[in-house]
Amino acid sequence: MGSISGDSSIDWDHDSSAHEEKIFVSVRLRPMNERELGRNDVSDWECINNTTIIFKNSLQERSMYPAAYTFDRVFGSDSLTREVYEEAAKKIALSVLSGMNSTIFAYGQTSSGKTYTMAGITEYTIEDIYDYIDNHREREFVLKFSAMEIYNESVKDLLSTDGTPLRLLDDPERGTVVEKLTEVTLRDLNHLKELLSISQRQIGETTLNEMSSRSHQIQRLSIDSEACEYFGALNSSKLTASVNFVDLAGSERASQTLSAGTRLKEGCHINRSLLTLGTVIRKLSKGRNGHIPYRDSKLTRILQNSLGGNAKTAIICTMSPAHSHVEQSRNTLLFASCAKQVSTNAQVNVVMSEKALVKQLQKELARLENELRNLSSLANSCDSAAALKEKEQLIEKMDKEIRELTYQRDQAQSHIENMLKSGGEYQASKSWVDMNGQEKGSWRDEYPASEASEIIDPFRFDGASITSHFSERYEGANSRRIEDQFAENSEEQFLSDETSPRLYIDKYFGPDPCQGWEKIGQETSKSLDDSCKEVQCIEIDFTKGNTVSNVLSEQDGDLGSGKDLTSSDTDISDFSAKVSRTTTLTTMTKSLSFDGKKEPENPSPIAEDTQGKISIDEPIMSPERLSTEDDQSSKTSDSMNENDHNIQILDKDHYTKILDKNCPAKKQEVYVTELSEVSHSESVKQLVNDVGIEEAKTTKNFEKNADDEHNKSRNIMQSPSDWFTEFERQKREIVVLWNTCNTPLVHRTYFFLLFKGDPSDAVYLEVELRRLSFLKNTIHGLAKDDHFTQASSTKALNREREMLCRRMMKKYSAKERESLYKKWGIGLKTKQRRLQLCRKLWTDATDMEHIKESASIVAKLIGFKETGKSPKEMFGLSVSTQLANLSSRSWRHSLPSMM
Ligand SMILES: Nc1ncnc2c1ncn2[C@@H]1O[C@H](COP(=O)(O)OP(=O)(O)OP(=O)(O)O)[C@@H](O)[C@H]1O
Repeated sequence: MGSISGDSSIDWDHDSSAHEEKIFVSVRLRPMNERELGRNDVSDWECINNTTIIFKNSLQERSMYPAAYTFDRVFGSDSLTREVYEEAAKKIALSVLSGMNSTIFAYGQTSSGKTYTMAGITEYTIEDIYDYIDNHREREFVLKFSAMEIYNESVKDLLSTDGTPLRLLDDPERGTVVEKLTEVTLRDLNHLKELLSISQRQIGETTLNEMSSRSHQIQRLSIDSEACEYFGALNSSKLTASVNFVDLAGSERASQTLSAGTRLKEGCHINRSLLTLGTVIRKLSKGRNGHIPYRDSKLTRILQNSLGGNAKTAIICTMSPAHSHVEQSRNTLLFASCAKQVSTNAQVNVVMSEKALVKQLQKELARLENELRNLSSLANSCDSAAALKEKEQLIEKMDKEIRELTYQRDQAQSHIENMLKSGGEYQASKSWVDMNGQEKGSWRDEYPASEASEIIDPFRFDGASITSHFSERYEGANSRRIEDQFAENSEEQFLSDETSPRLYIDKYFGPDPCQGWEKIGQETSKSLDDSCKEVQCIEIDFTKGNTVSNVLSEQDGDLGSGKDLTSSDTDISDFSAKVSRTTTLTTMTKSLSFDGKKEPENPSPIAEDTQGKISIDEPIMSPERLSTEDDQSSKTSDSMNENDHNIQILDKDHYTKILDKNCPAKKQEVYVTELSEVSHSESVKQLVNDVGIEEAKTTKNFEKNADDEHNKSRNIMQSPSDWFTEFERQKREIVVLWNTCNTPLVHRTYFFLLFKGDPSDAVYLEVELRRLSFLKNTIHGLAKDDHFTQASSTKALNREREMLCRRMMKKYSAKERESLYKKWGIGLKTKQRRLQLCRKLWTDATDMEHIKESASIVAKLIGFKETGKSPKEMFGLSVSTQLANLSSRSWRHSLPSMM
């Protein structure tokens, strides 16, 4: 038994589109039967290959008819029915399993072997079908069998004992339907075989066939299949199709069959139906144009779907090779040839079962619900998209704000850096003129941190705090490193470096008058950081030689050699002269002799030597000298105790006396004229131009304020008699600024004691006033930042007061302290009386008596008096250095006021 060649032959994907294909036509020759052999009939036909059959006898006949016929397959007399099945029927027959209708015809003359062949093909097919079903348990198959015959143009149900002819009905979908045809659902193969055995049609004995079929028999096996539920719903649709096994009655010649009566009648019907079939085939072979006589016979009407319809069709034409049947054989071959031209359009018949329909509807519902959810999700995503867009806009807005704030921060930082740079240029000129008049680069670039201290100017003290503050906040590590190293090293250098100006002080002025101060600095190095720095930065640039005198030397050209002050002993006097000259130039009031001659009658503390240089005869306006020269000086300090006699403030009369004494009116006029010339000299102008517009801008406020003050001062000081008034005004202003700037008390005391009313003090006043004005402006600019002044300087001040407090016990006796407590309104029994006192020092800038007493106390506490030197003497050179350290820039700042 053959088997279906796997699933390859079955396409479960239900391509329902029609596939046009030709009817498969094959020819089978039966062997010569005994009767034929007995009359020595010859075989006219021979299958020369699988597709070609030739007529091989009479030459005459050969000339009238085709000698060879080609079909899809030809089978010789020795062929087996299985072979015919396998090669000419199986594929088409088993199409029923894939939902396509199919029909296997057996066409041929009577006794040619139609029934013989079809019986075998039906058997093989049903066996293969059941074999296939057995191998495909995933689907459920329902097989139904029906059988009918068309006998004398009547349709009879072969499975019914009732011989009532069946009507043919026309169904719009199914075509011609045999009404009430018995259709038996098969249990199994044997059941089918049983039915096949009983569904026998009318037979009759003819001269050609003892069991001649006198009717057309149609056995129909219908197969419905669908996928089993437990295998899922992949193939939930139901396939329904049927395979028709059609065993036609044999065409016959009445003469040959010698039929008469019933047989003749049967023969007539047979022939008529076969004629119609032939006509249908012929017409179909020529195309579908014109009328197709399906309805001319019940056979063609029932088999309409198989004749050019939607069923796969195979026609097996059987023929006897005997020469005696040559005419019938030719007719068969003619029919076969026509049938070979007919096409059918088979298609898969898919029937939706209710269950499948429900399933499909459920599936469709699920799909629609899914789409609905997708739409809902899409709608939600739209909401999300809107929210996302909103957030993106917010982020963009925030980014914009960040950029704006960053810009503002950078601007602020740039502003601060400019301020610091400006301050730094006051500390150390960005571009200064060296001893040879050559411009040098930035001190930050030129000098390592250890050397940087050498070029720090008087502004270094407070400027250092500011710089440190902002370096910490805004500048990079390198800047902090430099600042920190500077802060750490500078004091140490100041105290121990052999280049310290103190060495020169020792050399030229005897024992270091700052020993006490140095000692204090060593003892309270931490608490006095700020104080030490201030003093340090005053003195430290002394060694640099980058002094105002040098600058003046370069500008003036006739004031000194410009040599390094450390080079020779004579240089110090030269330096001092320059200091005096500088002072004079600045204040325009100093009594000097510019004619190169001494004026013995008016011994001045500053005189020009024989080489035209100016030397210092004695310390300028030392307190001792002041006190001996003018008793009024001591009288002005009546509020001080006896140890404070050297802390005196000169009054106007005292100043006037000194000025008149040292600087006659004529000399003053000469000097003013010379000053004017100097101020307008080309070198000075060039120096002014060197300032640059941008640099001028960065210090615009400072310049404006300072210059305003200076102009005011200059105007007032056009008359020497007004100098003292201006001096006092500036001094009071400085005192107020000290408070504003939280200047360390030591610094205040030092400078306050420095101001003695000598005209040379004017330069100190100016320096300090400018410095404070700068600091005030700077602090004012920083006040909005983080209350720098309160946060930083106030703390330093408190530390300084605590330091001073600790020295109270050592410097003041119990009696003296008690006296101070009473004077300062501090209860004798209150706690921390010393600290209370120190906290009151320098607090009332409007009360000059308070200031004087504060200065006196601080001076005593830090040992100013113990050196035996006056503060001015002690710091005279330092202050000169302070002037000297006025960078070209700071010097230039003073120029506009002189031009
Ligand atoms: N290929 C064959 N090999 C051997 N015997 C065959 C072959 N074909 C037919 N026969 C025999 O020939 C005889 C006639 O065959 P069969 O009845 O099948 O012819 P038929 O075409 O059906 O005739 P009818 O149209 O009259 O019914 C049978 O005895 C059958 O066994």
